[in-house]
Amino acid sequence: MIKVENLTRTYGAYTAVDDVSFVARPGRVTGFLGPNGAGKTTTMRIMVGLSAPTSGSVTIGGHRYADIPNPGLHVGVLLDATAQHAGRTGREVLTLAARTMGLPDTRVDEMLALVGLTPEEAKRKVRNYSLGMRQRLGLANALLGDPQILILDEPANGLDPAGIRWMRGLLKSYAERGGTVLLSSHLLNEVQLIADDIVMIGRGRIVAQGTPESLLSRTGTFVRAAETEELLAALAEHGVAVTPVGDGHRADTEALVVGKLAAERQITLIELRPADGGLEDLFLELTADTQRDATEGALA
Ligand SMILES: Nc1ncnc2c1ncn2[C@@H]1O[C@H](COP(=O)(O)OP(=O)(O)OP(=O)(O)O)[C@@H](O)[C@H]1O
Repeated sequence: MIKVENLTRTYGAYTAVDDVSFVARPGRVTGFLGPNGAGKTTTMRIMVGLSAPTSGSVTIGGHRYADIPNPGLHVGVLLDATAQHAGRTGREVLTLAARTMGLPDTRVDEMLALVGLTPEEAKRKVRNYSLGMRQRLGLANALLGDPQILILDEPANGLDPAGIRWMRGLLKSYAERGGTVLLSSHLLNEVQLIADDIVMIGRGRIVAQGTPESLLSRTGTFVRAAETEELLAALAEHGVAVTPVGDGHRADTEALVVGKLAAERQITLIELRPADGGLEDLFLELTADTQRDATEGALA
């Protein structure tokens, strides 16, 4: 488990990370989601001891990262795929890391195969790698020591659609085997497809966290009934705010509440679903003052 407690990091007068607390649990993929400059990388750098917190703390499996002996065997880290030694080949990068961790060279071949880098590609210098290849190499490096915890900053960056799908499968099965995955992204769609838990950050502060379902319940419920007037009356009696949308209404509550009310009054529901926009609207709304660009419609 990764536990972040009241973490704050300031740079001069600027607060990059502001009293951030959350946990990433074993057996789950936790998506750390926020727009550019929200503080994701800063938080992750502090997690692995590359940067010091101004206040607060992070523990990984109950220990500070700096106190974990041979940390690569416990925590796999991919922070900046472009930071690998450009003059070494992919194989050399992994072989050096394996030897530092006391692992046999055979582990290198296993990892190259796992991330889909061919023997020929592994012989090329990293400076000639595409961004996607660097991400694959970074992931191989993170997985080398068979750690129980993975910390990955924007791991999908530079991967093609097939690569993104491949990585999703890899990380999901890693979590299903009991691993803890924390991955950051500024793309909601990417996180939504993989995360069991989502932590949303905007301008250094946590703006929402929970399962995708629990976050969705905050965005309201679209409902359409055969007996519209009866449904509106029932919702009004329960103090649920309602806005007309298209041929139905958006109720400011969970689908379960609307469904139960309708069942009690024997009202026939024709549609009951999360209100349009769902998580994307919530994300944009919650991080509105931190988005660089006015957003109209879909998030890229
Ligand atoms: N060493 C530093 N000195 C001054 N400001 C910094 C430093 N490192 C980060 N910051 C600032 O802290 C803020 C958070 O940056 P961070 O890299 O954590 O964001 P991010 O959420 O990872 O964004 P992105 O999605 O663009 O990678 C930014 O405004 C950044 O300019």
